Amino acid sequence: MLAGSPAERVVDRTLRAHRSLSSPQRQALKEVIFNVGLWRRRLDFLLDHPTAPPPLILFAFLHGLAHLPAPEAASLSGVGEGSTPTLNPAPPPSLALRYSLPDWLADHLSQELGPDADAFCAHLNVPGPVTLRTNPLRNSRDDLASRLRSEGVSTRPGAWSPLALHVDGPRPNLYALPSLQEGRFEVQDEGSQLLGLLLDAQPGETVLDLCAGAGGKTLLLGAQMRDSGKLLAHDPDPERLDRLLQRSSRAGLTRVQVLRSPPTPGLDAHRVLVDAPCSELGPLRRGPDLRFHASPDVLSRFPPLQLELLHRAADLLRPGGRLVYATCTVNRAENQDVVVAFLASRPDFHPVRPGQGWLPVACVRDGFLFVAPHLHGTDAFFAAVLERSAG
Ligand SMILES: C[S@@+](CC[C@H](N)C(=O)[O-])C[C@H]1O[C@@H](n2cnc3c(N)ncnc32)[C@H](O)[C@@H]1O
Repeated sequence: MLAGSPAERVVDRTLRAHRSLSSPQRQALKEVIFNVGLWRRRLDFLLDHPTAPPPLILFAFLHGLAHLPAPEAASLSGVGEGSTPTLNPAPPPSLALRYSLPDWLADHLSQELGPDADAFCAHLNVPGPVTLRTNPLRNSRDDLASRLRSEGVSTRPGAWSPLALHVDGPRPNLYALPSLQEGRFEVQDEGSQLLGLLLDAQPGETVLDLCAGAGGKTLLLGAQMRDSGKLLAHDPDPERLDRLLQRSSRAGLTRVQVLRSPPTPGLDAHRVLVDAPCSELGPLRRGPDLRFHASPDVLSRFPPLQLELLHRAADLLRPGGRLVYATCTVNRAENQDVVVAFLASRPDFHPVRPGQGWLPVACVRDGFLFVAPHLHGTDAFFAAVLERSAG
C-alpha cells in the first residue's frame, strides 16, 4: 500500500490470505492497514527513516501514535528484542506532518481555510459517519428508523438534512438488509443530501441532473418530484448511468430518463443541477490513501470544464428557472471563482440564498452553501443557487 496500491484492495488481499482469522482479528488487521496507510507521513517523521521496513512502521504506529507501551508494541509488530527504534520526540513542525498530508495539500488547505485549516485537517483523519438518506417515496424518516431498529441497526437523525439518519456503532452490513433491497434508503453523506435538496424540485416539473453519475442526487430529486413530471439524468460515463437505472427501480422511480449523450438546447427545464466534476478534496476522510493519490495539478484541472457545464446548464433552463452549481471540494478556483465568472457573462442570472426557509444559517457562508467535517460532521461541499430572471 505504501508503494501505491489502493488500501481497500490491500485489505481484501490480506484477509483472503488469512481466512482463519476471527472477526475481531480481521477488524484489527483492517484498522492497522488503514491507519498505517493514513499516517504514513507522520510515521516517517517519527522514525526519521523514509524506507523503514514494515515491522518498524507498525511499531511506530502502535507505540508513537496509538500509545501502546514499547514492549507490547515491539512484540505485536515483530520488532526483534533490542532493536526497537527511538522515535522522534519532537512535535511535528508543520500541518502536513501533524496530519500526515502531502505538503502541497496542506499548503492549499491552509490558504483556503486560514485558521480553520488545523481543525479541518484533524477531521480528515477520523472516519466519517455512515449516513443514510430516507427515501420518502417508501417511508418517513421515523418509520425507517423503526424498521432499521427491527433489523438490528440503531440510528439517530442528522442535524441538517431532514432525510438523514446516522448509523450508531460499528458499520453494519447494510447491503444485506431487506430495507435496502426494498429501496427504503440509500447510503449518502448528509452534505451530499443538502445539494440535492437545494434544487427544490417540484412534482410535475422538468428537471435535469446534468452530471448525474450513478444517481446519488437523481434519486433524491425523483422522490421530491413524487415520481411525476420529467426527470432527465445525463453523464458521459455509461456504467454509472446503468447503476443509476438499477437504483431508480429499487427506489420506486418510474420516470427517470437517462441521456447517454449531452442534452440538446430547447429543453426548457424548470431546474438543472450541475454536480460538477471537481478535485474532490471534500471527501478525503473517506479513504486513507485518497490524499496520496491526488496531485497538485488537480487544483487547476477543472475550472474550464465547470464553467462550460454551467453555461450549458444555463442554456437548458427556462426563464424563472433554478440552477444549482455544486462541488465536493475546497478550492475557491472551482467554487466561488467559477460562479463569479459565470454571473459576469450572464446578467440574466442572480444568486439566491441557499435553502431559504429551511437550511440553517450555519450551513451558509458568503451567500453559498458551505459544509465541512469540522463544522457540520459532513464531508466538505460547496453550492451556489442561481435563478434565471423571469422576463
Ligand atoms: C461529482 S460526480 C457526480 C455525482 C453524482 N451527481 C451523484 O450524486 O452520485 C461528477 C460527475 O460528472 C461527470 N462528468 C464528467 N465530465 C462531464 C461532462 N462533460 N458533462 C457531464 N458530466 C460530466 C462524471 O462522470 C461524474 O459522474
